Amino acid sequence: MPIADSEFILNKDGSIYHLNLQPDHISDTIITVGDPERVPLISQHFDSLETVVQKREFVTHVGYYKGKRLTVISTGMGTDNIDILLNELDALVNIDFVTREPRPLEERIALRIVRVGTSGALQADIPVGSHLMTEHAVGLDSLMQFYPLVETGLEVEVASGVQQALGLSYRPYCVRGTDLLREQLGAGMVVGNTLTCPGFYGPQGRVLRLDLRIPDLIQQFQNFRYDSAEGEFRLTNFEMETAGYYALGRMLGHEVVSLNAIVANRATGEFATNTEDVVNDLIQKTLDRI
Ligand SMILES: O=P(O)(O)O[C@H]1O[C@H](CO)[C@@H](O)[C@H]1O
Ligand SMILES: O=c1cc[nH]c(=O)[nH]1
Repeated sequence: MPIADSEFILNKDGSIYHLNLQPDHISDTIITVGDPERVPLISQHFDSLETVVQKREFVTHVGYYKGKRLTVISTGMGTDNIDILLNELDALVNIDFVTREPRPLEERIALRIVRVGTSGALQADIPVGSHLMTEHAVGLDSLMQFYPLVETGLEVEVASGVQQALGLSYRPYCVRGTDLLREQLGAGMVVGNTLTCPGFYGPQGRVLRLDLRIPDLIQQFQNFRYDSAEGEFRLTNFEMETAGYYALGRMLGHEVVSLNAIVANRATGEFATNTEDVVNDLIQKTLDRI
C-alpha cells in the first residue's frame, strides 16, 4: 500500500518535506551537526562540493573528501528535530519515492550517521577541550513515549534508576549505541554515557532567573551510579540530541555514533575560551577516520 500524501510528504520538486532532499542527493555516510554554521566548517575540507540545499535549520552539503562521498547536515537543537532528521533520511533510502512504498527488507540500506556536537561535561575528570564518544545515551526527553523502543534489561534498569533519582513522573529511555562506528572513530576519545536533555537551562540545571524544581539536579546527575556486570555506569556529559539518534537509529536499523566536543564543565564551572578549536579538532579527527 502506498503511504498517504499526509504522512510521507513530498515537495513539488519531489524532495522530502523538511530536509528538501531527493534520494540521489545523499551519501550512505552522513555527518550531522546542530549548528547550521558548522556545515561549511566541515565541507570546506571537501575536494569538491556537488549539492548545497537549505530549508529552515536543515542545511545540507554533499561532496567528496579524499575520494569518499560525504553528506553534512545541520539539525538545529533538540530531539524533536532528530525525529524529523532520522525519519526523513530513512525515507530517502528505504522508501520508494515513485511507488511510495517501503522497500523490501533485502533492499534496505543502513546509513552510517556521525553526530559531531558540542556538550557539557558533568564530571570533574572530563576536562573542557576533550572529545567524548557516547556509549550509552539516556533520554530525558519525551520522544520515546511515542515509539515502541525495545531496551535491554540493563538499559531499562539505568533509565529506571535515573527516574527514581530525579523523582520524575515518567521513565526516561536508555540506548547503547552500535559498535561499528565507535570502533572506527573513537580511538583516544573518552568513552561516556550521555544524558540528552529537553532544554539547555532548567533541564541541564542552569539557573539564570528561574529556580529549578529539582534544586540539586546537577549533583543528582553527577552522583548517579549503576553497578552492572560490565562495571560501574555513571553519566558523563549532557547535550540535547544523542539519545534521540541512538533510539531512532536502533529502530530504523542505521549505524549511529555521537562524538562530543566538551565545551563546558559543570563540576568546575568552566566554559571553553576556544570552542572553535575544540570543535575544529573533532571535525578533523572525524574526517580523517571516516
Ligand atoms: O552543538 P550542537 O550540535 O548544537 O549540540 C549542543 O549544543 C546545543 C546547545 O547549545 C544543543 O543542540 C546541544 O546538543
Ligand atoms: O553545557 C552544554 C554545552 C553544550 N551543549 C549543551 O547542551 N550543554
